[in-house]
Amino acid sequence: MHIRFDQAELRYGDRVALLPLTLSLVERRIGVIGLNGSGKTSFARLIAGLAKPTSGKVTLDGLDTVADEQAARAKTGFIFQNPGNQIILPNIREDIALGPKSRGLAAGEVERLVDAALDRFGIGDLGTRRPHELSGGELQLAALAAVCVNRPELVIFDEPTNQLDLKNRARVKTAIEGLAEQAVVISHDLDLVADFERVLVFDQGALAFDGAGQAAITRYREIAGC
Ligand SMILES: Nc1ncnc2c1ncn2[C@@H]1O[C@H](COP(=O)(O)OP(=O)(O)OP(=O)(O)O)[C@@H](O)[C@H]1O
Repeated sequence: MHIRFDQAELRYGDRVALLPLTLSLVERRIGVIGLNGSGKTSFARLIAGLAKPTSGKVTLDGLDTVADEQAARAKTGFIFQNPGNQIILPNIREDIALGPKSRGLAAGEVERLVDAALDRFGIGDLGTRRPHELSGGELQLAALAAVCVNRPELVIFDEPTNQLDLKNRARVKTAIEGLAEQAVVISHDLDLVADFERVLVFDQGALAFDGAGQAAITRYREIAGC
């Protein structure tokens, strides 16, 4: 998918979250790194249509995230920093079924899609669990299944390995690596994006570097001074 920022800016009152940005992205794996408050989540929310640019525009394959809001939003799925909060139904199966049901699919087809989504991320045994009965890594995978069942072209992850132990981190990393969909990954876990084709470094609301993973990490270390 072609993600395009055209002088897109995001402000909250007087506070600038993202300075006017012009950018074109087509890579399969796009990393986003930078200090706290540098604008990473703001950038991702603009892509997903969760925030509207205060000026300029953002388009996905030419669809404007404001003028063509519904069609543009259908192209993306967002895994939030605390994925437990986005699982809203009592158990994982019901939550994954929500999207297919809202598309008016027959019950048998919904069940088939839910099974396929659970299997795809290796969590077939977790379908009847409640969200609070899952580990952080399992929650990431459950949220990912619930997002991917709606067939987005792009999945956006906001710090997917935050607070995960090494085992869960490896599980989530593998799931992201194996994803057929395009992915934008915001992360403070630099190893996660080190091999990505393209990594953006944000600093104080501006794009400070745009290039391959290792070079981006070097630039980020310079900005952080460590
Ligand atoms: N809803 C909001 N209202 C006011 N200011 C906001 C809001 N959301 C973000 N900001 C501000 O915009 C700036 C960028 O925030 P953003 O969340 O995009 O940063 P970030 O790089 O994702 O940070 P972190 O790594 O801490 O998640 C920050 O100064 C933040 O305080």
